[in-house]
Amino acid sequence: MKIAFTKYQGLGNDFILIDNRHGDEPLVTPEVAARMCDRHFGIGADGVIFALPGKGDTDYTMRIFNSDGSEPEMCGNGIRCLARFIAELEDTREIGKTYQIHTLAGIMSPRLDKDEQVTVDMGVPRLLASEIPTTLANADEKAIDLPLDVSGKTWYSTCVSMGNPHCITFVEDVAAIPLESIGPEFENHPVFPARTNTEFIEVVRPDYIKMRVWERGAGITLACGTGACASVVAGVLTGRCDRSCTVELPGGPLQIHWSPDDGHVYMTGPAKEVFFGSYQF
Ligand SMILES: N[C@@H](CCC[C@H](N)C(=O)O)C(=O)O
Repeated sequence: MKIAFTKYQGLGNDFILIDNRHGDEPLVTPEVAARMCDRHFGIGADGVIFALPGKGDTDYTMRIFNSDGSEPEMCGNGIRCLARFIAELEDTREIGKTYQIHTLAGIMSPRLDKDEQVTVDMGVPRLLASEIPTTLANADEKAIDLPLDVSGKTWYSTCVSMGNPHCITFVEDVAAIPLESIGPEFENHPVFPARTNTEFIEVVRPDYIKMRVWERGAGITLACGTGACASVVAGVLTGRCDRSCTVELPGGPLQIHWSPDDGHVYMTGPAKEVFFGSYQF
């Protein structure tokens, strides 16, 4: 069988986009998606994203499989890519065009900006331990700057859900973090029953932070949109960051704003088409 795809990237976080507008289930299985993501034997990507028909009042539904085949609730860089992909499918170049997208984390709203930028209303962060989910704090409490033992060291970590789970640790020097070895230990730590994405943050200024990420189901990536949002929320909660903050990632910068008015987090960054083709499976 052959399937048509378009490859997109948002700050080097790369995705295979599939036009799935004529069916309510993803056109490929998680196993096939993982093979498509393989950088040697497949197309190569951090995940596969499906543009499905909307549910309720929404325009479209986004489903995504990580490169290991697991299904996350949300993807920040991915939804910017999805918005550009949909605009191509609809053949619209309308700056300011906004979509309502159904995701497993609720309804998200991306807006097409100029210069290939997309701003997404990422909704309200969830902070209770039961919502992350984590057992680092009691179910009805927040997990803010709490000690977590990983790899023989105590890390003071804050947990935030942007629909998907994030564990954020502020460090002096983000470049010195041995991400490859400790990332999997955070991801699979018993206090995270649904595993977790893990961000290490160096605060350069309250309005400018550097971030490196180990993603659940994908490992080290060049950027993570939900992770950048969660990190600014964690920075505000711990008195380290302003509500408007630039997050410098290995793949480039994201602008994050946690609105004091509606409590929503807004993310602005690029999304670009790279190439298209067909995959045989
Ligand atoms: N790269 C994404 C997050 C993708 C999902 C994540 N790996 C998870 O399992 O939660 C982003 O830009 O947010």
